[in-house]
Amino acid sequence: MTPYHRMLPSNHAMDGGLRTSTTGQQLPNARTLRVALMSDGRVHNKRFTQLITYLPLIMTADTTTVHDTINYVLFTRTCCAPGGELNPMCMPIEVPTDDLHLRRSNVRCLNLTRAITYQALGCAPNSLPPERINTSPPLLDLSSLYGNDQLSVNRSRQMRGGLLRADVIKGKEWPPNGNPVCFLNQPPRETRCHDSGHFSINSLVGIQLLGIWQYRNHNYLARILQQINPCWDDQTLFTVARDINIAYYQHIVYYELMPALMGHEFLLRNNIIYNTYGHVDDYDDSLEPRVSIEYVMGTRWFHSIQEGRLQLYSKEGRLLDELAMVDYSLRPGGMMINNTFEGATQGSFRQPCADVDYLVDPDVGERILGPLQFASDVTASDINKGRDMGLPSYNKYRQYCGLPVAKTFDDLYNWMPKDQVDVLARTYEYIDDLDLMAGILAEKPMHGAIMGPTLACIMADQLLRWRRADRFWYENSIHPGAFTPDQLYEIRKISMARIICDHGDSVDSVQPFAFLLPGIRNEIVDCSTIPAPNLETWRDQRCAVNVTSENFKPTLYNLSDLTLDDLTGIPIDYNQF
Ligand code: HEM
Repeated sequence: MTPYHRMLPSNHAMDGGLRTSTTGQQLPNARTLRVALMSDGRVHNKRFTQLITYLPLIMTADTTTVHDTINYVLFTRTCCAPGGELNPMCMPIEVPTDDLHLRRSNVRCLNLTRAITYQALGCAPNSLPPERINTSPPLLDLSSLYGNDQLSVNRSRQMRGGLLRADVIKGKEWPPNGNPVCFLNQPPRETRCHDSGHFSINSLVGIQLLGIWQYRNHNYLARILQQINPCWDDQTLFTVARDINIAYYQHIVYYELMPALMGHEFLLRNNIIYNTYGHVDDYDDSLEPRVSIEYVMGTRWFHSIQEGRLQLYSKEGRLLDELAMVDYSLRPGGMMINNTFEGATQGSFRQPCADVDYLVDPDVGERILGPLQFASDVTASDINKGRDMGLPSYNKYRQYCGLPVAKTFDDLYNWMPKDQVDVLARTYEYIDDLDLMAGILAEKPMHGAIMGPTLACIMADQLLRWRRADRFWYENSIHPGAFTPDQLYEIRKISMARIICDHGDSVDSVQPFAFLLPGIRNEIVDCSTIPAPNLETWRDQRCAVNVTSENFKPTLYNLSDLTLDDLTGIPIDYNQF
C-alpha cells in the first residue's frame, strides 16, 4: 500500500470533509454542473480510434486502485436511502427535479462514497489531512497483468518455459478459466472468467482486449526466447519475457500514444521522450515512485471521449453489430460468445472514439455501471471525487503549471469556449472556487493536442515521474537487467499495430498507426508489412545452439526502410485537429 503523491497540498474542509467554497459554503451540485457544462450526446471523433481510450485504461488499472469504487457499488449502496447522507463514508449526489436527462425519472439521488483513507482504517491520526490508499504498485510495470504481489505472479505462471498458464481456444491462448469476479456473466452460455495475476483483465472492455493481447505477448516472447536460448531456465525466460513485454508497453505509451494525445513537440520539449537511438539515463533517486492523485483524478477526463457503443466489425471492415459497452464490464463470458471478441478487436482500430465536444456519451453519463446500478453519472462523480480528495481549485493548478491565473471569469475566454465560461460564471460564486475537473473539462485543446494545457501539465508531471523514478525503466542503462543498445533498437520498432497483428483474434491487416483512424497515409495494410522487433539480439552465446531467426520469425523487415520518426514517434501533423 502506498500513498498518492500530491502536486499541491490538500484543501479539505476543516473537519477533513469535502473542499468547500472560499466562503465555507458547499460547492455547486456536481450533477447540475456536469449537465450544464457537458450535456449528453454522441458525436464521433474524426481522427482517433477506440484504442486511444483503451490504453490509458490499462495504465489506470496498472497504477491505481478500484477498492473505492467496489465499496459504493457492492458494499455501501445506501447513501441515497433515508439518513444515508449521515454516514461519514457517503457523499451522494442530489439530482435536481429539473434535471435535463433525469427529470422524468424517479432518480433524485446518485449513490457515491468517499475514499477509504489511512484515517478511516485507523492507520493515521485524524489531525493529518485525509489521504487515500493505493493498493497497486504505482509504476508502469504491467501489474495489471502479472499481479500486485509475488503470490499472484507465481499463481499465474506455468513454472515451465517462462510461460503464463493458458487455455487454448480457437487456436488462441487465454488465461485459464476460474476467477469468481465476473458476476455480470449470464450463465449458462457465458461462463468464462479469466484467472490471470490481476482480476482487472475481466473488468472493462478496453482492458479485456488489451490485457489479453499483452498476456499472449508474454507467452509469444517466452517461446521465441526459448528457441533462441534453449539453455535458459524457466525463471530466466519468464523474467526476460516480462521485461520485454513491459518495455513494449512503456514504449507504445510514451512514443506512440502520448504523441497522439499531447503532440510530439510538447513531449520532446518537456523531456518526456527523446530523439535518440541510445539509452536515456535520467533516473533520479530523489523522486518517489508514486502516482499523483491529480493524475488519477485528472485523467477521468477520458470519460468525456469514451464511446458508449461497442461496434463490432468484420475482417473486411463491415459493421456487424453495436452493443452497449457498459453492459460488458466484468462480463468476459459475453465477449467470448458470438464472435464478439473478434468483432471488438476489429472495432478497436476501426471505430472512432467520442469527440472532444463538451458532450458525454449517454451511457457513460447516465448508466456507467451498467446493470450494477440503475443510474450513475461518472462525470458528476469525477467532480465530486476531486472535492473528496481535497484538490485545490483550478486556478491553483494553473499557477503550478505556469499558466496565467484567472482573476475574473472573463479571463477564461482565452482558454475555454464562451458557452462553457458562461456556465462556470453562472454556477460558481468566485473564480477561485472552480473545481480542477470543471476547468479541465471546459478547457479548449492545446495546439496539436487532444486535451487542454492544465490536464497536459498534470499528465506530463506524472509521465516524467514514471520514467525518472523507475530504476528499471526500459531506456535506462544503469541496472543489471538493462537492455543492450541493439536490444533497445529492436524494442523501439514495436507498435500498437504490431501487437494487434500478433495477438488480435482474426487480424491479418491493420493501419500502421492504430491509434489513428485508417485513411490517407494510414491505410490498412497486410500485417507482414508492419515492422517487428527481431529477438535475435537476445541470443545468449552461452547456449551456443544453431537456431536461426527463420525458425521462429515469420518475416524479416528491412531496417534501412525505417526513419528516425518511425522509431520515435508518429510523423503526422496533429495540427489539423
Ligand atoms: C466504458 C468505459 C469506462 C467505464 C465503464 C468506466 C467506469 C469507471 C467507473 C465506474 C469509475 C469509478 C467512478 C467513481 O468511483 O467515482 C471510473 C473511474 C476512473 N476511470 Fe473510468 N471508465 C471507463 C473508461 C475510462 C477511460 C477510457 C479512462 C482513461 C484513463 C478511465 C479512467 C478512469 C480513472 C483514472 C478513474 C479513477 C480511478 C481512481 O479513482 O483511482 N476510465 N471509471
